[in-house]
Amino acid sequence: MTAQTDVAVQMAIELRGIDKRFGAVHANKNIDLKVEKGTIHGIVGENGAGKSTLMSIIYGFYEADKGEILIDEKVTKISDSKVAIASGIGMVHQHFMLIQNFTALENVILGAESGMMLNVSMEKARKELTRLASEYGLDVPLDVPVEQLSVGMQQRIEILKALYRGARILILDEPTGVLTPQEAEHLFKVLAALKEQGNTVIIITHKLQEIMAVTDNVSIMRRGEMVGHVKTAETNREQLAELMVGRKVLLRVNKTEAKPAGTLLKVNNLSWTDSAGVLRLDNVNFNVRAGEIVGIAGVSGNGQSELLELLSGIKNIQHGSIEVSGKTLDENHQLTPSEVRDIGVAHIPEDRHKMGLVNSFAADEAFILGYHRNDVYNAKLLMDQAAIKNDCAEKMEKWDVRPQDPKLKTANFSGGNQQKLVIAREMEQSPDVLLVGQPTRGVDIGAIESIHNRIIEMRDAGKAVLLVSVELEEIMSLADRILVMFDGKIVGEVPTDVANEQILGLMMANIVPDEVKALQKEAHS
Ligand SMILES: Nc1ncnc2c1ncn2[C@@H]1O[C@H](COP(=O)(O)OP(=O)(O)OP(=O)(O)O)[C@@H](O)[C@H]1O
Repeated sequence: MTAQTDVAVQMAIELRGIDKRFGAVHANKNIDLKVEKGTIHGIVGENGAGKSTLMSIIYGFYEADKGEILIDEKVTKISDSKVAIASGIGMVHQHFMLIQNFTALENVILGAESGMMLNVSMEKARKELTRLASEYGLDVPLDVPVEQLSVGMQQRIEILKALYRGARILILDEPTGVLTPQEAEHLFKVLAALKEQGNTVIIITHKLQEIMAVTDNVSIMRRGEMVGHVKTAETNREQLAELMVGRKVLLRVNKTEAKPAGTLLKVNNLSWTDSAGVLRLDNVNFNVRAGEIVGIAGVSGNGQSELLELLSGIKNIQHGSIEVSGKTLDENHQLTPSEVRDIGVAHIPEDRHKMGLVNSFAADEAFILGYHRNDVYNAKLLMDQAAIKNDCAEKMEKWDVRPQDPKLKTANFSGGNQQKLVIAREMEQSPDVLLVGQPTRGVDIGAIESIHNRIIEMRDAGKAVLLVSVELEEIMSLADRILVMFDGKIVGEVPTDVANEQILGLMMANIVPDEVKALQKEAHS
């Protein structure tokens, strides 16, 4: 590891002794950091290490208890985000801050201009945005409500918004968590163009291959401390993982051959049309046997979410049927989500904020969501608060949720720890069928290792696991069989020994390669 260089390079940002506590949580401990101008600087660290807090301090969202911030080598007191923006800092959060029914243009101009000048400003903004878009590869339709745009497009609008406000230092918190591989690839080109023009980028990500591919320097945080700074060219994924977690991390999944038994979940001719009349699922058929993990690969938005929601009882069945735990569910025989849980199906939803958690609940309350009727949580007429808290504390320790405080509000856990809460809750029910959507989104490398091991343990205990993930590496390393979805259809099954990123990538775009066609023919003959 090299110390950060002190030769006369210009620093875009320097932090000296930044310290921040939230009650008992010491989120940032005496942090020093230097970010060179015109570079892409990665920040890595386990969930809850303090990365987002540190970036929020730079962006004026939180004020540090102690320490100094230097922007362009001048001490700057960043009392709020307005000061940060005026100092040339822009931030793209994990969860976008756009107003969904406003257009890109309206979102960009919002807060920047008002009143009589609005029309003039609109036209000025349009011109400027068109210029920025072509300079950095950030093309977006400016006049369409953002809710109609893909996540990747919405992210581009966030970047444009920051640049429009004069950002020269751009902070991106987990920018690829919700992007498809193609969108991520495009984002990296945008970042390279920004750097080329002398801008500075700070990127927080758990994906070490991204750090290796796009950054110049990396800083590593662990439990609130800055534990190292390295030049990307002088490190590798294994070293970064070890620095982050404080122990060696296996970057591959270790699993034995599956020994599947009887079918536990069967989907027959399932079709589903949304309220706008769009066919989201088109005659889907597959089964999942006890003791196997079936992976569904696909670019998000191709029916995977609807499939999980139908299987978990959130959406009503319209056509076709689902056979699970000895029951056949169809148009006339529907179950509510809680009845689906009662027959042994657990669901880890794709979006923990919309479906997995209630942000204002304490962790122990979040931990019994959907399972609050279980005997262990109830004492006569009232809920047994002590039992609920103790049970949560026990599971938090087992799943290494940090901080281990059952009374902390769900919103105040870091993203990855919120995910661990949901996963622990669902897996601890020991269901027969486990529906898993994007289990490791925003989760650090040590936790990914443990979540993957738990999924394999469930499989080996004879459970049926249906895994939906946009991470091809995750699908390829966990699944025993891989199905690919495109436009609401299963376009094919790829045996795991044949699957690679190229084949799956093609099928995700509805191009079935010859080798897979041959296998499909063989299977049908
Ligand atoms: N507003 C808050 N109130 C109380 N605790 C908080 C608050 N914000 C963050 N924390 C705590 O501070 C610690 C650092 O959280 P932070 O979000 O900075 O971590 P992170 O490294 O960004 O994690 P992740 O990778 O999971 O997003 C965590 O223990 C978190 O629970």
